[in-house]
Amino acid sequence: STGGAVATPEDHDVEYLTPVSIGTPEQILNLDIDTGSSDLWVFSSETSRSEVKGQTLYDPSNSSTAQKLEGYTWSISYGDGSSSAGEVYLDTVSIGALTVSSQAVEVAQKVSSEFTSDSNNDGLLGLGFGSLNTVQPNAQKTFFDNAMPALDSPVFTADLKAGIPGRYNFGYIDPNAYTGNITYVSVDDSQGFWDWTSPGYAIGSGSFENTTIKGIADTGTSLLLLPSSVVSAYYGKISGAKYDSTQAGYVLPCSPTPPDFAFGVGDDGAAIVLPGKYINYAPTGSSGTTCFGGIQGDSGIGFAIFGDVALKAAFVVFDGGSKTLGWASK
Ligand SMILES: CC(C)C[C@H](NC(=O)C[C@H](O)[C@H](CC1CCCCC1)NC(=O)CC[C@H](O)[C@H](Cc1ccccc1)NC(=O)OC(C)(C)C)C(=O)O
Repeated sequence: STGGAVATPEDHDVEYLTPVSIGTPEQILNLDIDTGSSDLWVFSSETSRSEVKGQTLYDPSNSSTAQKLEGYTWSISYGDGSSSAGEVYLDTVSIGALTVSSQAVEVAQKVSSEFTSDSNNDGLLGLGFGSLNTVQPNAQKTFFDNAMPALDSPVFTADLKAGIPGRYNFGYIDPNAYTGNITYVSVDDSQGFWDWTSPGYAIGSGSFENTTIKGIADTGTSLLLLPSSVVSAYYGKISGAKYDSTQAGYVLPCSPTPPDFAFGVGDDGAAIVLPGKYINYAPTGSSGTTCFGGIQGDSGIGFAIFGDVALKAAFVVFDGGSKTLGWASK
């Protein structure tokens, strides 16, 4: 089997939302597919009313296929400090033509203010490794883990785009979605992430800098978070760029367009090139002359994060069979 659905960007590509159908008859929610976590949780009829502002709610009592996992709970907190918690049902979940009949659907009873204010986001669908799932007393499998045995090929692909809808596909690699070759690299799943190592980077037309950058491919993180040495080398090339402590990040003049940024993939010279305009993440004020940088530091995290700013320049294969990542330009 195969499946897939569109991934529609919210403002500034801060996140991408994908329609997912849950239950019988189907209830369609727009979820943030997140390779940086492994819980499928949704706003629901059980979410406290004061914490719901516009989200679509999954109501298990309206689904003939919902089964409550009595005594099961979940509680999660993310890198940005947001959190949610609740109870667990099993129900039918589909992404396009791909259906998992008995998927753990974690219903939120409470969500933090960041989720309440993100009115188009009805929940998350985690595609990290199973070790990250927070359900107690027994961890639950991700949608991909449940679907994998039936997939034509044990893969899903991320084809996120700048400012326009892209796609997540399951079970196949669309040859029309990328250019050139796909370069596969090994993944270290010991921390539950799609964790890989880039051999280095290049700035604009400059020479390639060999320096290992170990980091995760994370569709749920908006920016590209890199070691401070790389970040200061990049912004050091841009007059007027500086670290702005009030914004808690590097800012730069929105024009002229900043230099491209390339990160290496594999050991035979392949690279993904981010057009400089991706580094103008968003204007910081009303004037529109200063932009918040799409590349920021990873200090305090312990690894780099190849988030949406990086992923939207690539076609990425998440291979659950060989536990590798495939990177291609597009
Ligand atoms: C629970 C663990 C097992 C796994 C857990 N994983 C993560 O925290 C990484 C994961 O990818 C999480 C998943 C996100 C949680 C918050 C909602 C959106 C998804 N990523 C994160 O926690 C990283 C947070 C994102 O980068 C936010 C997301 C966002 C979206 C919309 C509006 C505002 C903010 N962007 C964001 O802050 O963008 C700015 C900087 C431009 C404002 C961890 O490592 O702790």
